[in-house]
Amino acid sequence: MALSGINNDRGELRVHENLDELRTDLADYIAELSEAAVKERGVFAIALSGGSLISLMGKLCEAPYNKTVDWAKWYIFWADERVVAKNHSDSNYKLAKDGLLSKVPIVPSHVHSINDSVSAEEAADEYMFVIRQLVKTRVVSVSDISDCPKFDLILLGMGPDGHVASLYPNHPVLDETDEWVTFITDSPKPPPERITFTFPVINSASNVVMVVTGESKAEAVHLAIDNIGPDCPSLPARLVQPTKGKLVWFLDKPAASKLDGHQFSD
Ligand SMILES: O=C(O)[C@H](O)[C@@H](O)[C@H](O)[C@H](O)COP(=O)(O)O
Repeated sequence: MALSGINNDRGELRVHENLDELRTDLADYIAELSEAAVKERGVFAIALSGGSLISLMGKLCEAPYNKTVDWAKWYIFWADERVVAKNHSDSNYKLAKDGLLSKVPIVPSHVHSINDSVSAEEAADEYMFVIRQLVKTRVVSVSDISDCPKFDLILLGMGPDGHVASLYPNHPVLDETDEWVTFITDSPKPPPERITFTFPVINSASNVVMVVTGESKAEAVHLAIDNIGPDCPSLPARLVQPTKGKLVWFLDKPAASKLDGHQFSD
C-alpha cells in the first residue's frame, strides 16, 4: 500500500513500498487519466520522457490494462527527445516503442516523434509546428491562461541533479518562455543534442506525473519538494508547478528517504 500525502503546492506524494507496487499504482493512475480524458474529450494526449520511466510504465502492457485502456484514442508525444536516429539505442522513441508502444494497439499515425534527420534546432521547430497543428484540431487541448498546448498528461523522470525532460540546472533554457519546444546541444547527460518541452508547456498540462526512484535521487527529491526556505536553488524539478493542473509524485522509499517529516497516511 502506498503512503500518500499532499505537500502544499508541491503536489501529491505517493511513496511506494517497492517498485512492483509503484508500477501497479502508476499503471492504474495513467489508465484512470486516460479514461477521464477520453470521456471528456474523446482523446488522450500523453507526453513521455526517457530513462527508467518507460519500464516503470510496463504494467500497462499487461492484463487488465492492455485490454481495458482505449489505446485507439491515445496520441503520443515526447516531452524530450535525444536528436539521434529513431533506431539508435539512445532514442527515447525507440525506448518507448520497444518497451510499450509495440505491445499495445496504438494507432501508428497517432505517434508523434521528432524528425531525426535534421538539426536539433530544426527538429524542435518542426515538432512545435506539429503540435500547433494538433492544437488547432483539438487533439491537444489549449490552456485558457496562455496559448500553450494543454496535454492531458506529461510524464517526467528526474535525474540526481534535479533535471526534468532536457531542462538541466543553470541552463538558459530554464528561462525559455517564447517557445513551446526548444533545443540544446550541450546536455550534461549524453547524448548532447536534445529537444525539450519548455516550462510554460509542462506547467500548462492538465496532469504532470513525476516518476522518481532510487537513493541517488533522494537529495534532489528533498530539494524539489520540501520547504527549504529562501536559499532554495533553482532546481528544474522544483519549477514543475502546473498552473491549473495536478502534479503527482510517484516515489519509492529510497527516493523519498530525505523528505522532511513523513506526514503520510495509508
Ligand atoms: O532523455 C532523458 O534522458 C530523459 O527524458 C531524462 O530526463 C530522464 O527522465 C531522467 O534523466 C531520469 O532518468 P532515470 O529515470 O533513468 O534516472
